[in-house]
Amino acid sequence: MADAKLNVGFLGLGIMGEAMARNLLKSGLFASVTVWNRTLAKCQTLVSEGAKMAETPAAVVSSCDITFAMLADPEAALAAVFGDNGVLKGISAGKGYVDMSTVDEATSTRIGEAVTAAGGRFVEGPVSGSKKPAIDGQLIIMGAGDKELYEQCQPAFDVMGKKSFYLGATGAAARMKLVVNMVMGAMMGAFCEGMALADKSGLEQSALLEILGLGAMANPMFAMKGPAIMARAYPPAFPLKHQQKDLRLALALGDALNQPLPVAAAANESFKTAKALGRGDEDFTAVYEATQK
Ligand SMILES: NC(=O)C1=CN([C@@H]2O[C@H](COP(=O)(O)OP(=O)(O)OC[C@H]3O[C@@H](n4cnc5c(N)ncnc54)[C@H](OP(=O)(O)O)[C@@H]3O)[C@@H](O)[C@H]2O)C=CC1
Ligand SMILES: O=CCCC(=O)O
Repeated sequence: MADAKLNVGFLGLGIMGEAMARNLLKSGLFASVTVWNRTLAKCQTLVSEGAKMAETPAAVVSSCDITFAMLADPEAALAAVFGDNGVLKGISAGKGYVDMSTVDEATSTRIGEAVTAAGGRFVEGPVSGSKKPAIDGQLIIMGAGDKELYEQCQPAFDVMGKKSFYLGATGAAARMKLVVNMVMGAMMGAFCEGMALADKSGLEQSALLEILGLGAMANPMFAMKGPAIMARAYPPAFPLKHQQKDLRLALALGDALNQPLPVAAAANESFKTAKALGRGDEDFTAVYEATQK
């Protein structure tokens, strides 16, 4: 990819997409980086840094060799592809489409089949790592689908992430990402309950954090998010509405496979409660507020 100086596109400039597209732009590996966002005004910052802008997903795809997407949820991913002036209107033989959004397997498969039927190539590439890893180019990328396209994207993945995994046929990366985020949501739910119980029982939350941090449960997420919970301030890195979407999709996967997931189901209820409290656009740490009702 790097040698040929391809033209690449990027759809979706939210918390993650803007940082990822910026890293592609800054790398200098590509002849051009063309961006699109549903709210077009959000393209302006990257345009001022050297990106091109297109007014529709179709216009991005038709002017690029490979287009990446980082969109909110299945509805957004499908709208960008199947909507008026969507990706399908710009796809032609050999073009690559790489959807890095966190979606379920059925959504990814539907997109992959449509792109392939139009002569294009498809990879799903959801990521672990949040706002800061996206800015730092330190994401963990889970890839599946067209192996040749995955390999062609390796220089781009190396710019956006610290490690990428090829997991097999389309659907495998979508499933892996949902499993990973199901574990994360359950961990965050349990952590917030522990913080709430510590507080209510007269213990210092800072002491709980330190004790957890010294033992076998030490992990970067508790260390990083604990102080925000203590301050009850939740500027979004990973919006709570997206964590709840991931739990919902993971539970649907469990239902389809008859896999009991009682812990994740309980965590999902806490995230639903926090969302109903109006915390959906805050960081997923705001699930702590569900413990304070
Ligand atoms: N934030 C994080 O830490 C991580 C997020 N993810 C996943 O990455 C994806 C993006 O997350 P993030 O950047 O945080 O989300 P944001 O909410 O910040 O951005 C969402 C993006 O999707 C666009 N969008 C929403 N609905 C539609 C629609 N119907 N049609 C077209 N575009 C739409 C938004 O456009 P507009 O600006 O117009 O609203 C925006 O560009 C999600 O799938 C999320 O689960 C994965 C790893 C980490
Ligand atoms: O999907 C979001 C994941 C956030 C993270 O991995 O820290």
